[in-house]
Amino acid sequence: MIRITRRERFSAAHRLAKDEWSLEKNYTVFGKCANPNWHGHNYILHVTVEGEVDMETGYVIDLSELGKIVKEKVIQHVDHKNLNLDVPFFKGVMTSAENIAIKFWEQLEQPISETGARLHCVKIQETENNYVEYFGK
Ligand SMILES: Nc1nc2c(c(=O)[nH]1)N=C([C@H](O)[C@H](O)COP(=O)(O)OP(=O)(O)OP(=O)(O)O)CN2
Ligand SMILES: [Zn+2]
Repeated sequence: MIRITRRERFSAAHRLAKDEWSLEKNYTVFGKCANPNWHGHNYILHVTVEGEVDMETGYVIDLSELGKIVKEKVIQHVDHKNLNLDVPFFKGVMTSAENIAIKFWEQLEQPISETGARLHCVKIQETENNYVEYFGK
């Protein structure tokens, strides 16, 4: 068994806030990320898959194929978008890095399994200081 990772990047706007809370409470809980005028990040996504190395190809998965899956299922939906407003799979979801990783996992698990590999980890780097890793349920 071996693990390999594909990196993709995207830029997106978001805001951390609950509509039912006052602006003051949102700032208290979410700090500057509660700014009603939105803000953005240049996110880095790492998708790690695991599996057996195919004897003929030497591949666990063709990394070009993995890149196509990640672009089709995730990147094209979020790049240069507002995560809170534009992306159906974030409807009603707080766009924290944790939830971004979970929602991306849900988008990727099935299509990756159809290649014969298994999704191992979705890592989202939101700033140069902060990242989240999700390994499924
Ligand atoms: N558990 C979480 N905490 C925070 C999240 C998150 O998604 N999950 N997100 C944010 C902000 O959206 C954003 O990431 C800014 O974070 P912050 O650490 O303040 O930004 P920097 O890395 O630039 O750090 P500085 O201290 O401003 O240099 C906040 N928390
Ligand atoms: Zn943010």
